[in-house]
Amino acid sequence: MSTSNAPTREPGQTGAPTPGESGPDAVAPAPRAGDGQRPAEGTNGTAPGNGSNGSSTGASNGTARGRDVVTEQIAVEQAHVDRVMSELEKAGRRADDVQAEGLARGRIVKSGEVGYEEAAGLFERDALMFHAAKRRTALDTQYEGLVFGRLDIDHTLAKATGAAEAAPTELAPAGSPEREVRYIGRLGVRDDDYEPLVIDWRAPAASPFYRATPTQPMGVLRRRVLRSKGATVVGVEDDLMVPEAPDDLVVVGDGALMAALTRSRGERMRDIVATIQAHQDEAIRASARGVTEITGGPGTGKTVVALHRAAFLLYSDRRRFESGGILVLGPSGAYTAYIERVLPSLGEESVALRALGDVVDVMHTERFDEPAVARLKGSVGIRTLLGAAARGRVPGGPEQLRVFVAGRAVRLDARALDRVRSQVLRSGQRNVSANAARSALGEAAWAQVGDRGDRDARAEFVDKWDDHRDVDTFMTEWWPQVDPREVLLWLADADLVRRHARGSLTPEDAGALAASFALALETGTWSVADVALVDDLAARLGPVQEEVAEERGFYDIEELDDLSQYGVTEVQPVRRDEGASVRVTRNGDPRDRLLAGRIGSPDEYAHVLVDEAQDLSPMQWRMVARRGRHASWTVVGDAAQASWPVPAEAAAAREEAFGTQPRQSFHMDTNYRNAREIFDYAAEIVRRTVPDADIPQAVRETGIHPVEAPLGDDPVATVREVLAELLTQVDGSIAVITPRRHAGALSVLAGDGTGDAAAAGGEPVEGRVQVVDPMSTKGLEYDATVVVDPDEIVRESPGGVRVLYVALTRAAHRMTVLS
Ligand SMILES: Nc1ncnc2c1ncn2[C@@H]1O[C@H](COP(=O)(O)OP(=O)(O)OP(=O)(O)O)[C@@H](O)[C@H]1O
Repeated sequence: MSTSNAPTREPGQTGAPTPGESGPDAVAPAPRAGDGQRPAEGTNGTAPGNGSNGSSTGASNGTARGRDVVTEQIAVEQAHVDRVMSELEKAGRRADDVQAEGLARGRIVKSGEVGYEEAAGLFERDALMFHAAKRRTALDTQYEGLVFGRLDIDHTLAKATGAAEAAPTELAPAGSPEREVRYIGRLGVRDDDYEPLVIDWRAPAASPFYRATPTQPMGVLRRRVLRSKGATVVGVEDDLMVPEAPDDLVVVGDGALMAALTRSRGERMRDIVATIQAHQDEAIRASARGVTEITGGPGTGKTVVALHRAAFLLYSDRRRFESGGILVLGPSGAYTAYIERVLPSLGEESVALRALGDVVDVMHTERFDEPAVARLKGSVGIRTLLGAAARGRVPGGPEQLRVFVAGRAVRLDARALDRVRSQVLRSGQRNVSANAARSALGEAAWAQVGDRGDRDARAEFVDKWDDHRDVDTFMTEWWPQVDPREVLLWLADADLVRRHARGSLTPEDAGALAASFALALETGTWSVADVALVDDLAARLGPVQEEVAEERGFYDIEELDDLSQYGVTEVQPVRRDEGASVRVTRNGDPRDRLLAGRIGSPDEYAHVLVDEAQDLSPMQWRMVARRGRHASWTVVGDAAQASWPVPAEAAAAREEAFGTQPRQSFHMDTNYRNAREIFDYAAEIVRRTVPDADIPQAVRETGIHPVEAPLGDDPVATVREVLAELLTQVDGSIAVITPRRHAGALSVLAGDGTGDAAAAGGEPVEGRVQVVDPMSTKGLEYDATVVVDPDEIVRESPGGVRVLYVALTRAAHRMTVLS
């Protein structure tokens, strides 16, 4: 039995047991020093066993003896961490030597060139250690401890409880071969004898750390979470998996999960590798095949679980996922900035993070259209317009061809040219069909001027046609390489939109669309919805043939020079700054900003992870599908938070993206983010409009209810006053979530709190106050929020009350709603 009077807890008390196992987690121990949450923020929930266990003392208010025991236990763990660090250092030096030697040999072999073959020939262990050593510094200095977990295992227990039976009466004594200690960390480390010092959290041997429960202990007696700053252990938190701890095992702490949840939120999401819950672990380690769907309400850990899943996939099949690539797609740049540290903290750097406004290379935008326009652009109905524009005439291009070839006068009018264009585009993409178009035009010309049966004359005509300079000149204007973004800009012309839409749009909608493209031309910025349209057009037009265009341009100039010797008075050079060939970028010009860079073929990935999937429009699903044609998928979402208003149409596009791949789904039903008081407030509001919303159970109770107050006549003064108080109440980030109507005025408040107290975990939060629109808060969270003018948020948002629901579920600890 535990001989210590250190704080002890009942078996399996994790702070937040898996729902359904020990009931929802109405667990809220008192905040503890170093948790970052100020004592005034105190939680008032009761932990099962915390207090019900007569011997419990609690680490923060424990006796001197209790503190001694914690200190002793920390020292024990520190000794192991020190050993790991010194092993890594040794390995690092050794790996550097081997690498240097390998490179040197490579140089000799490759006569002057740096070759990596020798380095790649490191035998496996050294290669592993090499990478481990390289990653160590980053993991150790930037994140929370390389080694974060320890399992004390009794293999007799594992054998006896294979069928979930009660623990055997006799546990193996300390030091017996049945007993094993396993350390779990962000990566695996072995000693000189190849014995594991730390097991990578993703390895099968680490799985009991996440899966063991008192009813299925999987051989685990005690699970311990180590809390560290860099390489220094600063705390331990234990969970006991058997009714009573063996004599040699001390059990301390209040539960790692609660400690993690009550901490302040910084600017970046943290990994949860030390406190992954069993139901989350199932989703993380689920098969890589097919489509994995993760659903659940706000704050249920869907995003963080999906990111750990990405790290797990890289670990389990590195060859496939590192070379094939993993794409993580989120709603906004703010979101990608928020999550960008999670994967590196798990030792993974090779994942592509993109926001919906950044999916097409060279386009980067955060601007949203008005809801009505966004809806037009997101719906597949827009494809009629895009198809017609992609197949249509190039505005400003020649309307007839007049040319003298092989002694014959050719004259093709607009209708003849249209016929040829349609015929060619029926079987090929525009940008790769210039040669086919020229030949088809030659056929049409011959049909007009030649004798059908005269094969020789035809051959001569075709020969001349193929080399004819006037035909060259005509082709550059009639069939230029077309950048998909230019096609979209053609649509700033409302008449053209109406003509191409062929009744698929009302005149008002056509006008609104054209106006949105005119706005792009005026501001030099695309909207997020435009990106999917450009991608659709790019697929229709085919890749711009840059090299060919440049080469031809070069010859064009030579030939034009030549021509001038023959008395040609006027030449029409290719418009180089507008055409697809050499683009001159003048930063000040909005049009040039819109067309900067060159769009290539879409990158394809082996795995695509889509977060906030409920927000993707059908056109965005099609865009993402082009990147995942051979991919497996992880798709994360919550319908009740949707901003896309026509879910059925999006569902169809999404099904098309997934094809017939097998599906598996996981549902998360515990809210780890919001204090229960805050979440109840939000849930009550969403239920009124969305009765079938997926409502999770909030795990933490604080006793602090959201505050409602009037916005008043001077919103800036009101919000400033609220902020002044919140800045003293929470340590981390604060967001003022405002509809557009007040955004301009309130923006003066952004950055307040600069240089203020550091957020917990020692992370400074630069300018703690952000002023954000509701859509940009998707996927994010803050210590506190001020939600401004909720009615207006509902009115202005494409998703109405669902977007308000997003705004109301961003705060971890405190929320003020100003109506
Ligand atoms: N096992 C865990 N241990 C510690 N923290 C956790 C755990 N699971 C989730 N969290 C925390 O809960 C918060 C919410 O997680 P996350 O943002 O992934 O939720 P979500 O379901 O994607 O939310 P939303 O749908 O509202 O965007 C984060 O701070 C996350 O770190």
